[in-house]
Amino acid sequence: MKPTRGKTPKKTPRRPQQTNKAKDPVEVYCRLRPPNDDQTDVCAEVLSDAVLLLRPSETARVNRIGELKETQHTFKFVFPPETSQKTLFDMVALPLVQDVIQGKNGLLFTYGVTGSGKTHTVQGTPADHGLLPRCLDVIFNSIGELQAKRCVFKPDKVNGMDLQTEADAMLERQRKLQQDLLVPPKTPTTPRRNGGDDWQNFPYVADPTKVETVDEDNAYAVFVSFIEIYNNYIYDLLEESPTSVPSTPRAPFKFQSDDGNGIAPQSKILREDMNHNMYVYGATEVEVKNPEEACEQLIKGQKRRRVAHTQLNMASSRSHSVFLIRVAQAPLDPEGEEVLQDKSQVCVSQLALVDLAGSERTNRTKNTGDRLREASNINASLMVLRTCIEILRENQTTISNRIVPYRDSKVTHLFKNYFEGEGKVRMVICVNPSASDYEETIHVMRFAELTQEVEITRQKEVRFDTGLTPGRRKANQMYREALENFERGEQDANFLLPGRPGYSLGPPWPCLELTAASDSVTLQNLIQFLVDREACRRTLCEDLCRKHGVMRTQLLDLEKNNIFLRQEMESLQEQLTGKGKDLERAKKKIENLEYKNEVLRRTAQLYDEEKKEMENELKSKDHQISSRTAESRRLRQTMKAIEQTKDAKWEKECDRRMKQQRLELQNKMWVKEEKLRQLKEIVSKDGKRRAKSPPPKPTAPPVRLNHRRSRSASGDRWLDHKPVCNLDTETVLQPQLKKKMTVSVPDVKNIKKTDKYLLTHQEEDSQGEIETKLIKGDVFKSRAGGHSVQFTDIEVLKQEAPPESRKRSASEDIEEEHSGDWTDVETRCAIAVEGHDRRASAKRHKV
Ligand SMILES: Nc1ncnc2c1ncn2[C@@H]1O[C@H](COP(=O)(O)OP(=O)(O)OP(=O)(O)O)[C@@H](O)[C@H]1O
Repeated sequence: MKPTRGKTPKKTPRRPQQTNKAKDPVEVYCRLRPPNDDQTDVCAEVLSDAVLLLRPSETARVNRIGELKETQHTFKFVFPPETSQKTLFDMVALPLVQDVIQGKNGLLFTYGVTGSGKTHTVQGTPADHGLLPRCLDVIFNSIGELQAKRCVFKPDKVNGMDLQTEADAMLERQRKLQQDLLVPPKTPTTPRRNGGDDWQNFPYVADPTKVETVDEDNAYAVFVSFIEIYNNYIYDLLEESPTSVPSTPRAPFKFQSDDGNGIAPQSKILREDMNHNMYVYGATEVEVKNPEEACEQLIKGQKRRRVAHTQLNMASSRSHSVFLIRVAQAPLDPEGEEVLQDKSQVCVSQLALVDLAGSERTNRTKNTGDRLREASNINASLMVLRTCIEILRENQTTISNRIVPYRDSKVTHLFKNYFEGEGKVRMVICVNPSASDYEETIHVMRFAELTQEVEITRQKEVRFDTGLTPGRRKANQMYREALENFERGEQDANFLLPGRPGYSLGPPWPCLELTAASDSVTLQNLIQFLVDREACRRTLCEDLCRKHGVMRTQLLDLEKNNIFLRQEMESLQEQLTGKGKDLERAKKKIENLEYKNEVLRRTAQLYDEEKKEMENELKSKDHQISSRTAESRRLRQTMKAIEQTKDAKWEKECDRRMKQQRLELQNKMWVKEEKLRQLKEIVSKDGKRRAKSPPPKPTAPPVRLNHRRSRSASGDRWLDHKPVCNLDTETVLQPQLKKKMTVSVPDVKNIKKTDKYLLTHQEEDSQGEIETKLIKGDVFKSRAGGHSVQFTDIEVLKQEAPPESRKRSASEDIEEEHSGDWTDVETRCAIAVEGHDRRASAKRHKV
């Protein structure tokens, strides 16, 4: 069974590392082209070296598009219409050329509305070259003499550069020459744009500028490639036309190749090299040795580039073109003769000149068919560029880390590395001042201003650390000149540089011509000459051996010295690094300590403040305590005084009560004694009366029986409630209860066990007589489960001395009693059930 293949893991996007490297903003220049004619209504004006003024056109006003007031746009520099190509080049492209020679990358692109002069700016005219030919001029002016032999540097097809010896390079050159000779000469093609032939035939005026800061101990080589991005497909403009390549499905249409055959171009793909740089895989790279050769390639590619006639431009670019100049450099060997064969020492820098196709509105161009499709692809790719710039800016100015959609378009994908900090980026905004372009120009301005805010990490200058002596090339040249002079006999061998062979086998060959077979003189001379030469050769060999020995010894000494110095340097370097680290650590420690010190100082300050606050609080609390102590002392004294007053009052009250009780008791005693006395009197009187008269006939039954039997004689159980304070009146009218339970203080249990209730209540009347009330009631079970007493009857028993005037009946007494004391008795009865004892005794006291 076939094993199932796992899904290819998704590549995590590389994020640019946050470094502290210096950054430069993208420099944006603005070039205003001259109007088409004097009658053209213009909407743009140069206000100053850096400010461009845009005035809204009438159509914009009508359509209400863009700002409806004048707007000013600031750039690094604004070039007025009369600016020459040379001025523009010196300010915009020359620094990029200097960079590329010093091993740094650069990207220059033109941007603008269709017909605004982008191609004119990049290429120029045969009479007045644009930025691109001038870049090539300056590069070759600067490194022309320092170039390595052709084929010494050899592209490795994966965006890197291989090296080969001069001998191998010569062999390769010969191979190529042979191949070229085998290919039949091509038929010249019709020039398609910018008149390729015009360029070739026009007297060439090279830009004379030369970069001075070139490392002469390096050997250089220049490679060019030219591609176009058409409908988001990449095509190689320098590719040799294949004779039998089938049309690719991707190729949108066949274009006229330079050999006149209608052959479909093969689209290329983008790849990432080992250093994560994007490159067009399989794009032709041509090594050029002078500006003419480079321009030849430019013209060749330009002829193939897709251009078309539109309403707005006679020859409008229908694709984005990218001209890549790659400068390879590597150090010379110690003798300054050949390139050092060390691939790791090769530095390749790249200058990309991009002529973007112009943004265009279809309602203005009136394009249809292919042109319309091209226009929409152009606009889409420009839109991606804008989006990338916007997101880049957003990522740089805010904390957001959005993914920049470089891959959405081939243009942005190809130059992704530039925006991520692999080179300098410059942009030239081309502006057509024509008022009809206003609406699109205003969008271009906004994009340009946005681009200026994007920052690119500054690239470091490349320095080769070969350890070789500088000035090798010059020394070698001097040596060669000296050698030539010596060989010409104009200079003596002492002038030769040390370490270089300066031997000669003697004077040139004499004229030795054998005139006859017997010419022994000539032979003799020849033998002598050869012997001399042999002797000379031997001397030179010996000298050479000696010198070799000396040299070897010197070299060994030097090497030893060198090794020793190197070791010493390394140890010093280590020490230095260690010291540096120590210093760094100490610095950090000091910073930490300072910080801690500061923290402690602040803490101490806080504590001090807190301490002061607490002291204040303590003081106020002390004050409060002392005032409270004083207050409590005062209160205690007051309380004491009150207690004393109360005690005195209570003492007085007690005395008064005691007196009162004593008085009461005395009264009672007196009453009893009086009663006793009266009873004695009655008894003694009765004794006397019984003796004299017959006993009286009973006229009526005794009141007592009638009254008592009615209720008490039943079988009910009675609760006889007699408070302890009750006095035994010893009256004959006492209730007779068969079943009774006598209590001084009734409780619920007692009440539960009985059916009837009787309260015997005694009071002292105004005459000091004891009045006994018998209050009767029925005991009921309450609904709530308790017991209640319902009072049903009150009997009042009153003792008094028999009145002199009239004898009152008991019923009259009761009535009288009822009328006067009823309320009081009722209240008392109520209390009797719940807690008679206390209230009753209190009442008694009150009485
Ligand atoms: N600065 C200038 N001086 C003189 N002529 C100019 C200038 N700029 C542009 N032109 C002329 O304007 C015309 C259009 O220019 P060009 O083809 O360079 O525009 P473009 O922006 O490349 O257009 P497209 O995007 O359609 O390719 C050309 O004839 C060119 O010669």
